[in-house]
Amino acid sequence: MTGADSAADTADAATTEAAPALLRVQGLCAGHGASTVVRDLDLHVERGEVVGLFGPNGAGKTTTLLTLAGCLPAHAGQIEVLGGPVTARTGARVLARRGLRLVPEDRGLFRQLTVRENLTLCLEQRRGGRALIEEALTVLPQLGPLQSRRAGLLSGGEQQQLALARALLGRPRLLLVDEMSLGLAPRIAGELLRTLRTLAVERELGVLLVEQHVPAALEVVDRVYALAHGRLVHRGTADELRRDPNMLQAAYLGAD
Ligand SMILES: Nc1ncnc2c1ncn2[C@@H]1O[C@H](COP(=O)(O)OP(=O)(O)OP(=O)(O)O)[C@@H](O)[C@H]1O
Repeated sequence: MTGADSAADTADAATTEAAPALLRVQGLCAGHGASTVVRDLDLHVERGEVVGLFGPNGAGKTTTLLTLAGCLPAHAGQIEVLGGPVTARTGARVLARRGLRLVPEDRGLFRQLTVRENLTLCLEQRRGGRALIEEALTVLPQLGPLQSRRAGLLSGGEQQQLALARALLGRPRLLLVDEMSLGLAPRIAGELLRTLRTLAVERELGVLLVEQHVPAALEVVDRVYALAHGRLVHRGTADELRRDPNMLQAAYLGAD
């Protein structure tokens, strides 16, 4: 593995003694059916942190997020989410109740329904639903005037905002975000990434962010893990990555 392991190890030691991590993963192997694509992955996310999960196409980033969100069973290893273990029987619903939300790569919207209906559907008749929607619209104010528009007619950036607004309705404590900037203009992508940063700081959310636009993501992440061919090839702080072009290349390309 490349990268600043010593700094990352120090961070690991420090966090062991502090409050429990929002997410702690040890020796994770994950994949699809019998095919294992992620091997021996260790990572953690603390309160108030935005952590990048980088790597080239096919490295296993989405597979990792789906496994952490309870959508795929782990093949091996330990996952602890928000104080509890994740086993083969822990479904996505249980993890959602603990406070985990996944913002999937395909955005997971009901394209024929309006913005408001997409938000209301998420609430499952939860009490105080209207207030939760208003709260989410405060974070993403550009959605306010678009509430009666069908989700399928929104721009890419607006759709991504709606996907994030839906995730925020449950007042999550841990967000897993897959390729938020996919297909978006750099300015729009940058705004969304900064919104994640603000949420992490102001609400002490933990965010694990899969992102291909590494320079944009480096503006908002605290630490980084990079995968290649399903294995961890780099971990370190965002500062270290910005200073070292070789490390940056490892994060981009998964070069060992
Ligand atoms: N449903 C599936 N069934 C079988 N194999 C899959 C499935 N989904 C993904 N894979 C394979 O798992 C490997 C990792 O894919 P994954 O989508 O996790 O990578 P990624 O790093 O997120 O890539 P990208 O940046 O292109 O989205 C790839 O070889 C892919 O073909």
